[in-house]
Amino acid sequence: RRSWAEPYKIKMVEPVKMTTRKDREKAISEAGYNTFLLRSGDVYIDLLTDSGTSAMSDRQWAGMMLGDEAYAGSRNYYNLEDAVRQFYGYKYLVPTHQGRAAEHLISKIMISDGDVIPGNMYFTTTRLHQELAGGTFADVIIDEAHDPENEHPFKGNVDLQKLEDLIKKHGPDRMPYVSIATAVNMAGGQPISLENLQQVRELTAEYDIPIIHDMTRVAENAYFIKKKEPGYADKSVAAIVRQICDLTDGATMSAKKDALVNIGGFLAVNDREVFEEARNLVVVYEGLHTYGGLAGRDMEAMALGIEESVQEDHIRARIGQVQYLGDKLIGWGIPVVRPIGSHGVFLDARKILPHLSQDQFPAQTLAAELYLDAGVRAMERGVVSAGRNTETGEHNYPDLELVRLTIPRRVYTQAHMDVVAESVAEVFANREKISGLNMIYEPKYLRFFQARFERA
Ligand SMILES: CC1=C(O)/C(=C\N=C(/Cc2ccc(O)c(F)c2)C(=O)O)C(COP(=O)(O)O)=CN1
Repeated sequence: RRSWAEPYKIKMVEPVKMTTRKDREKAISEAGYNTFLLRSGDVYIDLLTDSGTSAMSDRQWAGMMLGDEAYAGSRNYYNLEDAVRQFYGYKYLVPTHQGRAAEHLISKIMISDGDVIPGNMYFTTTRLHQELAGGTFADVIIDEAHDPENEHPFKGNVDLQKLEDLIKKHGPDRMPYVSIATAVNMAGGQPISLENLQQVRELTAEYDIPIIHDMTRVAENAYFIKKKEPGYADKSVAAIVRQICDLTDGATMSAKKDALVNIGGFLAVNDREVFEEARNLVVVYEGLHTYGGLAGRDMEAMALGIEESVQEDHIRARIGQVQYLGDKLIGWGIPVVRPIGSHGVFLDARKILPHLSQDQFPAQTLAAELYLDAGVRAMERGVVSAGRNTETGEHNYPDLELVRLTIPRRVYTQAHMDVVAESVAEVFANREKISGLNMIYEPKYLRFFQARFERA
């Protein structure tokens, strides 16, 4: 039995358009060489993101029919609260329309001007909301995470020395919480080990500093612990997920990833006071505290998605498909982030286009070339995503200049993965001919979403 053969069969399909190279030349140029600005109708295989793009199950679609659209006290809210308590263990729930809304609330509540928030590598929306609340993000991830070829099995780990030095330098009073992401997105979907999380917990507990968990891909992280961390092979993914959450004080969740919904998120905390403040603030920004910007049906689908996300067969198939694509590209000698991560395969644009400096935007260029080849849409995760340094105004130049091939859950087949691999190989074979880009439009916030480029 192929270990990652899917534990489901397909009941409905959504036709996708096959485009010509000519169509794609026009489309990418009108999109300013930014894959975020392409129309989905011009995309054949959409690997831009795993966020909100997964397929729901028939149970989730049935749940949509059970939407209790009462303004206050919706039945679906209580079902979601039960699911969060049962599978994640957090006491109090504040639903939000998606993850960054939860980041906005927790940052506003816990961060004061001049605070420092250590975390295992930055994430764009997480860091921005910390900065908007007056804080500064400090990276405490292990050095190996910044090296695409280093095969450390838990590149999401925290460097405890870096963290302790930061605590000593700024003092615990300037540290509202430590932000821990599971399956670290910008490092290539790299997991943190339970051993390391326990050590982080012990260290922060000494100084009474809480841990806020970005649990967007916690089930995928749990699967890597089960497969790679000694002592967990016989534990269920669900049990490992609970163990991870129980080592933290609260969480922000983009349910659009692991929890298999198209929209949804939440803030979940154990501290009653933080909860009361969040529940009060949510009505200012999202909606009443029992719907937080979501329809009842969305909360029902989310509650069901949480339960499905921790099922062994589901997560094994999900990760197996990502590994399949990654192993194929490694076998063909294509430089990718190693080990293969949880939600996608990250092409090393710096190694694939060594003749382009980061000022010519190699990852942005590679994503555009990949789209041109066969209509596969990927996402830039390099200097454009890293943005500008708030002090100097200069580009942040990250070590990781990557193109993310992000696999939606339960959407694409192995044949699609083969097309993606063949298209990457085609672009790789012609890499010397690829020239760089100039940025011709740069928005103020999170520039990668809307920036426009032209060929240099
Ligand atoms: C680990 C984490 C995320 O991965 C995440 C989102 N992720 C996206 C969408 C996205 C977000 C920011 C970008 O720079 C980006 F280009 C893409 C993604 O594709 O990976 C959020 C925020 O959750 P929201 O999207 O529900 O608000 C919080 N935490």
